[in-house]
Amino acid sequence: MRLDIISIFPEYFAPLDVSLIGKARERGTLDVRVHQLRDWAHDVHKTVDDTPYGGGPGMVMKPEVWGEAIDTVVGDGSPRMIVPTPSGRPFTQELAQELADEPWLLFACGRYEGIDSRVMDEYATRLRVDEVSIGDYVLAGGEVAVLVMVEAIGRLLPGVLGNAQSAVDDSFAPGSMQNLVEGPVYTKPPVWRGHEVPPVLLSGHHGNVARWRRDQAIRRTVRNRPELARELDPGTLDKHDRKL
Ligand SMILES: NCc1ccc(-c2ccccc2)nc1
Repeated sequence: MRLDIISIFPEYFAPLDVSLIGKARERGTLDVRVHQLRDWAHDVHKTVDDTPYGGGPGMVMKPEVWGEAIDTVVGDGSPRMIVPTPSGRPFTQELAQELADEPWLLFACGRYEGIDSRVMDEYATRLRVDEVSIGDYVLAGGEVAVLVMVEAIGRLLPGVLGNAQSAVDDSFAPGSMQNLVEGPVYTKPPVWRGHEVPPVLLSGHHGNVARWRRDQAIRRTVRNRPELARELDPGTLDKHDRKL
């Protein structure tokens, strides 16, 4: 997969040189290219923003600069364009999987009050353009959201996760734990500062372990994510105290 990222803060993406993503880049599984938007601003100050039409606070990113940048990066290709915004469609595990199947993604990182809307309109005429939100809070720009999405997408690519960490058991991946949050996890020692590991996990009885883990995941989902718990099959909750 090829990933292009355009931003006025390319240094935000240094973390993509390390860990899972860094190794995937070394292996050639991922081809990540980060671009400095200001390279396409031609005035002496390399201006990328201006005051908003209609008035109001803050600044808006100029369409001309973004147009030249995206034209250069895209050429005659057709990447899927992702624009992180507070007002976008929710980023979910399902969307992460959908994007992990794409051969080429282009992330446009806005700053200030955002990118002139005509940029998304212009490229929607020839590319798939998605405005995507990673949550209902406002950041100072799209860069951190891109880091979140690249990690969630990258770990789903073949060969990125070692055998030890399978994405299959993810709480939101298809399967028996789908739509449940993760339950508690434990490792050695069996007793730590008087806290014992739940005995079932030391029993070696895989069926009981699986049932206990699902039960714990359901309890935690009901407690922490009631909106997810309401979506679970009624049978899932029949033996769990809905109020917990
Ligand atoms: N969904 C989180 C999110 C994503 C992007 C932005 C953002 C803020 C300023 C300018 C451009 C994008 N804020 C929040």
